[in-house]
Amino acid sequence: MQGTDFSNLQAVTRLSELAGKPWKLNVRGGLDEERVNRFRASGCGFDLLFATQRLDDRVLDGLQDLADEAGLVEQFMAMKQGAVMNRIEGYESEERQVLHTACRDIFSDTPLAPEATAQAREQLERLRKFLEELDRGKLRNHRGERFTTMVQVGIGGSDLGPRALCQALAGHALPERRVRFIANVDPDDAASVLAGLDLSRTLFNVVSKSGTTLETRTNEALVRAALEESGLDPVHHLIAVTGAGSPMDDPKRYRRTFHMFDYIGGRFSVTSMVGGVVLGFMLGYEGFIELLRGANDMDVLAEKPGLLDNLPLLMAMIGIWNRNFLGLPTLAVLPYSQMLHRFPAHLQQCDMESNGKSVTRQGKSVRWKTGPIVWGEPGTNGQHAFYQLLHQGTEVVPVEFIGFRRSQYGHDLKVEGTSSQQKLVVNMLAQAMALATGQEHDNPNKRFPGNRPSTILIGERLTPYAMGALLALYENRIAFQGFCWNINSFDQEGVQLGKVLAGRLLDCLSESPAGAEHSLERGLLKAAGLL
Ligand SMILES: O=P(O)(O)OC[C@H]1O[C@](O)(CO)[C@@H](O)[C@@H]1O
Repeated sequence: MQGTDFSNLQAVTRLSELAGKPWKLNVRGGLDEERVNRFRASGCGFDLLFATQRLDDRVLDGLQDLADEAGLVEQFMAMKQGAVMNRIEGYESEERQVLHTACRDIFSDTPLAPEATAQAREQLERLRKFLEELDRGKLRNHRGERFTTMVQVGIGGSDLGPRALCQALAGHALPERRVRFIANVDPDDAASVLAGLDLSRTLFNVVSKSGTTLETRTNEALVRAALEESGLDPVHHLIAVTGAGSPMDDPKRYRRTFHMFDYIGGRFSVTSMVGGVVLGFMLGYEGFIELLRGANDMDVLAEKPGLLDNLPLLMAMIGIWNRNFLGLPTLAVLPYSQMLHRFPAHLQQCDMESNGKSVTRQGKSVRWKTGPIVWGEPGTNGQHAFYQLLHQGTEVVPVEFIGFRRSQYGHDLKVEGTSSQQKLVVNMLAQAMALATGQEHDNPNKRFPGNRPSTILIGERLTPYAMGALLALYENRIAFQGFCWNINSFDQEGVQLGKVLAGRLLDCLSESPAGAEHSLERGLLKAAGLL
């Protein structure tokens, strides 16, 4: 039932009983061929193998009941149709629709949120024209040369997703197009990126939904200064993506301005112009549309009521089984794809900023666990780093493996009878098996306890379509979990206090009159040797 506290749902009681004796993977018959074939689901080019989770048919039925009772698909449909999902009843809150899905609901004549999709189409048309001007050489630098580089300046949702996806799809980049990113207010970030560039052939894409973010404002000023120092006019090199009406929404200061809207949260904004401009520059317009097609197909899949037909819902419910019923506090997302090496960082924001909450949508304290701590690095690199703890440490860490049967570049060689891609994928499967089955040994130090849960998500090849589908799979999984926990996944009040306190410390350093009143801050600055 929508808006019901998690702990009051009947399915929760039933699942809690089942959690007393979860499926054992590390015993005879705990994991066999029949189980591998039975616990699997597919959609949008991905197969999800979850035989290596600690669940059986009764748990799966219980999770389906939970999804039904909490009305998760109904809530998802309400979100897609423009309900005001970003709110806390009875308290001041953002009171916004949540319509990132409208940005990719562009393939149908009857989109679910027609006004938002019309706005998305308008922005896409602006993007198409802009990219055409770049392709045809209508939009050039002052010497009449083509732009070869785009640097995105932004942070958080205006950086992580676009950066992760650009890196993931580098093998699909148009020739002579490269992209870079500046995010951190650390001046070394901008300095190191700018040092390697021919500024005269670079466009800077300044991205900030609010148009007020300290890091982005500061880095924009650094970029403008660098352009001026090189004798270049910043207006010819800067473009902007910002919320309509934000302080940055000033076409006189930028060569081109694109808009996003208040119903798109920063961490869910990759498929808006926040990711569209830089991804379109890199992949070309059609490449970006393919990415939107993959995301939209996954959004449509997420409308299906049955867990086994709906990958995002299935992953959400497996996550809830591990988090709330087996009591596991973290989640490792381990892509066996070097191209996805920044994807876990994007998921950290998307998941933890969304579901790192402890009040319900009615403003009451939750009495159940919400979002897990999400982390991860690509395999096989991680195997030579932190997997020791995954296999033999005292914490059990559920894992989501992500892999592809074929590499993106297709440059590979058979060494000792197998290709690098085969070695990569085989290692992923081996890890899932080792975590599940473990190993007995006379020597306790060589014993593997096993019974450690994981899922394997495997696709054919990391294309723009697959990347769009993968992105939406995770976005929707996160939204489903938030609905189930009855929290508002779409605001981020927890980031505000640090910003206010940093502002006070800066008041002290800039010797603004307000700084004199902040004695704790002054004391801290002195102790840190900054004042
Ligand atoms: O796009 P903006 O408004 O610059 O915000 C950047 C990021 O800052 C945050 O508000 C957190 O500080 C994120 O939610 C957001 O993605």
